[in-house]
Amino acid sequence: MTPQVLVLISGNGSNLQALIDASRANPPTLDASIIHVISNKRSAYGLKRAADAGIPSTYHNLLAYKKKNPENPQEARQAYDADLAKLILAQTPDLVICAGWMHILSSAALDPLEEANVDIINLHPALPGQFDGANAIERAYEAFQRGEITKTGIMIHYVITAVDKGTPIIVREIEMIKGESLEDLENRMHAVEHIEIVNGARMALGKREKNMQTSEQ
Ligand SMILES: Nc1nc2c(c(=O)[nH]1)N[C@@H](CN(C=O)c1ccc(C(=O)N[C@@H](CCC(=O)O)C(=O)O)cc1)CN2
Ligand SMILES: NCC(=O)N[C@@H]1O[C@H](COP(=O)([O-])[O-])[C@@H](O)[C@H]1O
Repeated sequence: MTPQVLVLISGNGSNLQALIDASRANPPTLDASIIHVISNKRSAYGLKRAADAGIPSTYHNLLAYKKKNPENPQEARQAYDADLAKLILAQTPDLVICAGWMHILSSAALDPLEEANVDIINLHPALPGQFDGANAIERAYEAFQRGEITKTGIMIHYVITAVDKGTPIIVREIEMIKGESLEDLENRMHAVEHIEIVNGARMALGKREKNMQTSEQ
């Protein structure tokens, strides 16, 4: 059966589009079916990309949880994450890909996925341990201007509760260019992302298949 992939997004969805295009190429460069997209932002353009591709999507709204429990935002976030895991597992994916998903996932989201043996990977626009967290490209750009670094990169990694600390699957270094604008650096990095997110998905699915065959022996 063709592996089923669920993608988490928050914005433009250009990496989601790369996954859709790879899975629908003739012949496919990614042997998988993108079965569902979940966004934490109603305005995410990636939701339109999913609709245009005929892929079902869900807008999972954190604000509703915070309004229901204004006294305890931490509890609200836990409930949000627990329901996110239920939304994901209801689609029975083989792999979940964070493609610009801009929420830190707590154990309330990750533990049910682990228990269900569903792998989750993330695309992060920095080298391991370099600029963990949000706004990594801008932070790398500023560090380069200060003469602190000469290169940045992108990685595809497994997701654990420690943000951007999961085992890397792919790491690609990207040289920085003196005088280059932030926008030009971002464009160069996105071009690399669109290639490596497909390669990372393929590698994660391949590893999963191998592990399942080994456990069946
Ligand atoms: N538990 C994990 N959750 C997530 C990981 C991870 O490795 N472990 N990767 C991230 C993606 N990401 C970087 O790659 C990242 C995204 C967002 C943030 C962040 O600080 N988000 C803020 C809210 C930002 C917003 O809503 O605009 C937050 O969650 O409070 C850090 C890292 C996906 N999640
Ligand atoms: N920390 C996670 C993070 O910063 N992810 C970044 O969000 C962008 C999503 O673009 P897209 O919505 O066009 O795919 C990508 O640049 C990705 O590396």
